[in-house]
Amino acid sequence: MSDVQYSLTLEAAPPSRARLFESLAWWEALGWLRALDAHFVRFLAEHDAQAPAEVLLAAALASHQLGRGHVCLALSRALSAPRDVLSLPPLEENAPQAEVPLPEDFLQGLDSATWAARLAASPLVAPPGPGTTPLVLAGERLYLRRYWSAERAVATHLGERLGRPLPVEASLAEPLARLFAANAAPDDTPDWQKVACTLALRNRLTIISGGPGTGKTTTVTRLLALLQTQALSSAESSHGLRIQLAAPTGKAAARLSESIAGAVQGLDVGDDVKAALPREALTLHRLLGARPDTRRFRHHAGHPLSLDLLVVDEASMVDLELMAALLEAMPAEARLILLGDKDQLASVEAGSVLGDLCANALDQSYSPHACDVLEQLAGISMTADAGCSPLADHVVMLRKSYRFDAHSGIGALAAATNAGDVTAFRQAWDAGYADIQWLSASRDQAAVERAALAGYRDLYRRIAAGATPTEALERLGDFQVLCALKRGPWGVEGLNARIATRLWREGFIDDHQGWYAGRPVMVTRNDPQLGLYNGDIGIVLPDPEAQQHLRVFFATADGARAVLPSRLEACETVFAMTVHKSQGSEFDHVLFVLPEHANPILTRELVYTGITRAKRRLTLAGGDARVMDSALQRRVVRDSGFADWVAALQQEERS
Ligand SMILES: Nc1ncnc2c1ncn2[C@@H]1O[C@H](COP(=O)(O)OP(=O)(O)OP(=O)(O)O)[C@@H](O)[C@H]1O
Repeated sequence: MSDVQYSLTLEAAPPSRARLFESLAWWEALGWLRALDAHFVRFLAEHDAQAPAEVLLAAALASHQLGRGHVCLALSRALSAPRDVLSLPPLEENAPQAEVPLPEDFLQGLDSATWAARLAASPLVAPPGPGTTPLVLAGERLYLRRYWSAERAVATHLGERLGRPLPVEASLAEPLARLFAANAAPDDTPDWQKVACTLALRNRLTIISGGPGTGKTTTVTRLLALLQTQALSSAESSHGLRIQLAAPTGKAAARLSESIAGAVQGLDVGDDVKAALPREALTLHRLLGARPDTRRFRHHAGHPLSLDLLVVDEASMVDLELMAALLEAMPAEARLILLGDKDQLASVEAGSVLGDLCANALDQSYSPHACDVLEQLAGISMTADAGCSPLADHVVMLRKSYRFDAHSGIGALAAATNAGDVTAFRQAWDAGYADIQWLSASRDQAAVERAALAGYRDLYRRIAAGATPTEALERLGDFQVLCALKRGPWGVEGLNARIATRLWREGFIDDHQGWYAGRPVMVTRNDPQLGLYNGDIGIVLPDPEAQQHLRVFFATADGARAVLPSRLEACETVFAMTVHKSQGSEFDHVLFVLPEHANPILTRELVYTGITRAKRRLTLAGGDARVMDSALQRRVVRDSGFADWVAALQQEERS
């Protein structure tokens, strides 16, 4: 296709549909646009033979933006910085040499008001409200109807959970004090864990955000103990609360189960209360009842979940549609507690609900009623803000990491990254922390491969020595290579191939292509029939119970589970994985590989997420300091109307 010559006449006349379709074909063939996006536009064009090119282009771009995490197409942003906002051609790639038309060629001379007016006049587009048009235009945001509906559902359901504080029994003051006694802070800073727990006692919706090891699980476990204590002593419900734990991926659910079980053991409460606390988390898909071949879940508004309280961990990974499905299936009176890290990358799919909800979490102030409860129940004095947002009392940010102390380089790098503080980031490298290492890999791919091999050697020695699938799965968390990019020599695709080849050459694996023993894989699409979900990680090994035939083993609560390789329809090798895919997982040692040159894909959120996947040791392999400087200064922006809804809530009380 590259030798096809393309010429465009950029005269003032409206761009023709024919030219647009030619361009869409180019973009699709070059992998810039998903086939899905191009199909969608063809479908619209069939339904409206008169649809002007700029309407069809807007539809293609709205669909394309969904694939990049945006809920809608923001017309003015797209017009002001098309390359950055649309990533078409992809930001990861250098600008193409060929004379390929770009979206901006079609947008020249168009302003957002004119574009919006042409969209509004199209029968394919309707204003917000019930309807059947495939597209919805809200102000200057163009949505696919499905996503506009999801966004609206999330705002409506969350809105219904704000305010209306629940009664809190004064008798909880004593167990609350006991559970948090060891927290007594040496300085004047509030005990944010206790604040979170106390506010959650009165809320139907609570959002607890915090970085790694800030005690989200610890806090929520204490909260569950208090609520269960209250329920068990109540005359009306002596059977206690029906509590459910969930997380977006299997890996995250397994981690939550493990840490909750540990936290329950350490609770200073009676055995009856401990016995009434859950230990096992489900994936959200399993909780909601995912069904093969349909996006609809078994639980929905007409058949709600049977529970009184739901805790969702890793909520930053929950995309807009899943959040809408979850909120619709929640009984109106049940409590919902979302745990997550607002500073992490948002979900792979469209939306950034947790991040938007926590936009003001760092300097949150609380209502007079919430401050009264904090004072009376927890003995915590805070200055009330009568004009605070209705959302304020529902959001708490935990700030002290119990994992990364003052001697932790990982903690120092994570804090500097979050603050976008380039100087502090550099100082962390000069401070001599033992847990971080900079591998200056500029132009030295072999050094990165050697570091990867050193990290994986122990696992493959154990496998060679006959480790069981369960043992191998446990060791998978010891080391992981993470990449910022997918493509190129410093991306996942290149590194995966090179690491596999090296392991093969050194005799650690018998093959490096197809299905071979030792191949680590990640599931990339939900398969409810198999009980496997996007993000689940397994390893290929000979199955002692199937004449040593190769199987893919996945960790479950009951040990390793074997799956026939041929049944895995969508999976990829993960000696190296992208930071996006690593969300919800943590590893003892992470080798984080950055590209050689600055790249707009690199953002503060991506670097923070990559760094904080490491629990004990981080090796950063990267070009030069400038790559990091530009990354720390770039923030992720996700277009949606939800952030505006949150902002409007902030204004609501003040006006
Ligand atoms: N107030 C506290 N005092 C002492 N140790 C604490 C406190 N809170 C949490 N910890 C400890 O810090 C560690 C991390 O806590 P926890 O697992 O609750 O954090 P988290 O925010 O859920 O972590 P993750 O990022 O892994 O999800 C645990 O070992 C826990 O026991």
